[in-house]
This record gives sequence, C-alpha cells and structure tokens, in this order.
Amino acid sequence: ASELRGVRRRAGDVSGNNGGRRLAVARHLHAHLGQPRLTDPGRAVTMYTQFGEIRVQLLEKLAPRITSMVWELAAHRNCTTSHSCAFYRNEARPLSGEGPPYALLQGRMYDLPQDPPFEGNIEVRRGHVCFIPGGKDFFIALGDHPEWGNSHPVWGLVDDWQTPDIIVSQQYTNWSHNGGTVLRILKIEVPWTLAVEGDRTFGPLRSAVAPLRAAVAARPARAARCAVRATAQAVETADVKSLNSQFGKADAVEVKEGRGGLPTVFLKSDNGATAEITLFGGCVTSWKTAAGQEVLYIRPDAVFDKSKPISGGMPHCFPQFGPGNIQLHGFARNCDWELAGASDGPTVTLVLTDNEYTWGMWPNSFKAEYTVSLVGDALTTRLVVTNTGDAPFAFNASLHSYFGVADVETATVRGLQGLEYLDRVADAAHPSVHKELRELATFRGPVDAVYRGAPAKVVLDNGAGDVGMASDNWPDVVLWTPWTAMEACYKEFVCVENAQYAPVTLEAGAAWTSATSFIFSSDPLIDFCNGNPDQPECLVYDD
Ligand SMILES: O=P(O)(O)OC[C@H]1O[C@@H](O)[C@H](O)[C@@H](O)[C@@H]1O
Repeated sequence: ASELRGVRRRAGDVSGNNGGRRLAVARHLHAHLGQPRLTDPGRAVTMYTQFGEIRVQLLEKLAPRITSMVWELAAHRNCTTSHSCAFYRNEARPLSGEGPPYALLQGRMYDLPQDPPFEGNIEVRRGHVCFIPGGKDFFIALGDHPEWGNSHPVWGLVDDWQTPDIIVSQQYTNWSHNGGTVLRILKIEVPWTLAVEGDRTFGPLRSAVAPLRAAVAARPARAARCAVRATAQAVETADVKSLNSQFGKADAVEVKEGRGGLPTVFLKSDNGATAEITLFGGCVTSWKTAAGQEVLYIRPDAVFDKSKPISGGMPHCFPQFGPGNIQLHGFARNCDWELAGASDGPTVTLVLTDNEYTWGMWPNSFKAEYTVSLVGDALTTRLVVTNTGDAPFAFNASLHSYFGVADVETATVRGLQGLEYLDRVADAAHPSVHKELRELATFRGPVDAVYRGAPAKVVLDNGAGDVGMASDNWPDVVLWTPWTAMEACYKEFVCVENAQYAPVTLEAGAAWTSATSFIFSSDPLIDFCNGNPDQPECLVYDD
C-alpha cells in the first residue's frame, strides 16, 4: 500500500456531505471547466466491482492527458486482474477535522502504460478522483480536502455514493506508515474492471478495431458468450438440467449449479477423487484427492458472478499471457465455454470458439478444446488450440494454476535449477534475465518469474505433500506470488503455471496441443510418470 503522497495538511477540512456541498462542488467545477457539467456530460467510464458500479465522469477539459489515458485503458478492457486494478484503502469521512480517517477510497490502476502526468491540479473536493503524484495510485475523495492545496491531479468526478459507501464499510486493518500516519487498509482488496460508459459486456468494439466491425458483421451470427456481468446480480445460467441429461454419467459426471449458481461439471473418479470445472472460464475450481485433500486454491476475493475471471483454481490465460495488446491473460477466462462432451472416465471436454466479443479484441477464428479427466487421484488436462480461420495467428497461453500451501514461505518448487528465468516483479513488460541456481525455488517475497525451457516434470512441496506436474508441450513454468499486495491471503497460495510464453504462430487449419497431469502425494514424489502407462499420473489420452 502506498501512502497518500504530497499531502500538505492544514486545519479546517470538513467532510460532511449534503445537497449544499454537492452544489458547491458543481459550482466549483463550473468555475473550473467553464460550463455546466450536466448539460455537457462528456465521456464517462465505469468501474465494476463486486459491490456494484462506480461511474466516473471524466473531467476532460481539466485533465485532458490523464482522462485520455484512462479512457484508453477502459476502451481496451484492461484492468481485468484483481492485482493491477483494485481498491486497497478505505478511509471513512471523519466526524470532524482532517482525520484520521482521511476521507478517501484509494486504489491502484497499474494497467496504465505509464505514470499519469501532473495536470488538473485544483483543490480536491468531495467526489473528485485524483491520482497521487508520481505513480498510478489514485483515490476518490469522500470529503473536501482544502488542506492538501492543489497538490493532486484531479481528473474525474463521482457523484453516486452507493458503491463507494459499501466499500468504505468493508473491514480494514490499521497499518502504520513510516511517517507514523495510521492508514486503513482493506482486509480484502476490492478489484474492479474498467469499461467505457454503457459498455456492460466490456463494451462495443474499441475504436482501434473498428475496421473489424465489417468483418464481424459478415460472419455467421454467433452469440457472444463472454458477457462478463457488471454486478453481482442474477447470473445468467445455462439450462444445467438439460446439460446434465445430455452429458451426465452415473456416479462419474454431473452437471449442476456450482458456486454462485454457475453451471459446473462435477467429476468423481472410481477411487472417490473429485474435481469441479465451471463453464465460465473453463476453470477447474476444485480438485480433491480420494483422501479429501483439496489441492487447488480459490482466493477470498474470488467472485462467481462473471463480473471478473475466477480468482483461483486453474484459469486459462489465452490468447495472451500478457501484458500485451489486450487485457492481461486474455479473454478465455472471461468466457462461457461450451460443454462439448463427457465420458465416465470421468472426463469432460469444453470448447471455446471465437465470437463477437473475442473479435472485438482479437480478430482471429479459433477453437480451444479443453479436456479434463480424473484418473484415480490424478487430474489430467489437455488444451488443443486450432486455427479455424484462413490466416495465420499468433498466441501465447498458460494454465494459471493456484495451489493452496501451508505457508507461502516454506513452499518450494523443484525441477527449475539451472534454468534461465525472466524476473517480472519490477516490470512485467521489461523483465530482467537471471539464472536459477537453487535446487528448490522459494517464495520469500514477491515472485513473478517465467522459467524458459522447463523440464516436463516439476514438483511443488505445498507443506502437506508434493504436487507433481508432468507436462507435455508446455515449454515454460511461471511462478507467482503477489506477496503482501494481497495481504489477506498471500500466505495461503502460490501459482505454479504451465506456460507457453513465446508466441506460437498457427497456420490456418493447424492445431497446437499441450497437456499436464497433476498428482498429489503426501509422501515425497521422488520420481513420477516415467512413461509407464501403468502409472495413473502419467498423461493418458485416447485420441
Ligand atoms: O489475474 P490474476 O489471477 O490476479 O493473476 C495475475 C498474475 O498472474 C501471473 O500469471 C502473472 O505472472 C503476474 O504478472 C500477474 O500479476
């Protein structure tokens, strides 16, 4: 969490709100912008949180460069990762004086390509949205702040308090900043996605791809199945009963509503191991061994209402690992996958194909086919990406697996020694290159590392045992922990991801396949899956 920088404190702030105050803000803006706000509404963006929406009117005349950066971010549908765009500090309005609490809702907007410039430096009033100079942290002022003078770039205006008020009422912990200031830090961060106003499914095609509209229109109609909903309202569900009668297999495969009412496939193997896969995101959200050991991890800020990708389990990153031209980790984890097949293996196959939503970001025809099986205790996954169009395209991908650990600081990963890795902690777009010298990679601080040319087998010691991963044609492994950026939960999980980091070019009609088998053992996995077909954890596929 970063401290509100450049704060100059003066006495005399009053932070109460009433109609008079709003009028004063409106007049104040009128004076600065030279026109009545309501008759010139201008452009607005919407932040979608699990508690509802926050509409931010862009003050374009006051801060033209900042507002255009924010608009671009919204139009390109970034901010889909809870880590990069989230509120992390909630300070209510003080009963009197300047605080504490400091009358603001603070967050980060780290998907901005660069730090915003310093402009729009008027006195901060209730409703103003301001950046903290020198970075991408920002706040919504919940009260007037004359004590700060003109030290913050003001670029937006919020005048509906319903959602901010809910976030301000969430639990916080006190955190003493070096300077002695006690900050209220949210126990669970509140992530948001950003869209231009009116774009309720992450919106119309962005202007950069406007020429694609014609191409989209010429294509056979195919429903956009990736309508990420804005709020925690009723979730659109497929007809799970009819899916179950079509695909259910006695005792082995059942389709029913899972968490949040999302259509979910439940697998049960002969020995009693289970797995859950949501059609939204094609995400394995649970894998339990026959002994009842849950191996995966769902973050406490995960929501199951399609307002954002499921934060946990095994989300897909496709067609982009990121950062890159489209939203971080691509759109596959935002989309409803189709249930295409099941057998009493138990096995299920989900399919995602291009549609208007995906064309809005990525102008390619594709089919992604994802098969998940339970073989005894082992969970096996296979992803086949086919170019169904008539031109080549490039993509990269990962299986962004979240694993529960007894303690992040004692979790280790073996199998990576001697590899070159890209350290992305400081700057994911410009990583530094290092060599892994350790036999056991650890998580003792923020880790965001891509190991290139990783071996087929790596093992995570999660504190309760070993999670073995045997992969085929996933050339890279990503290790990630957000560390204290996710204060509420970072001790409980690590991500060990099978990845294809370098872009793969697929010619028209060509296909790319990758697979991983996961096995959990409470005893150390000395060796596993040595090509012995009798070992259940070995990759087993019948094509
Ligand atoms: O989108 P999520 O699930 O919060 O994960 C984000 C993280 O995912 C990891 O795969 C990346 O290496 C990190 O750079 C990124 O921050």
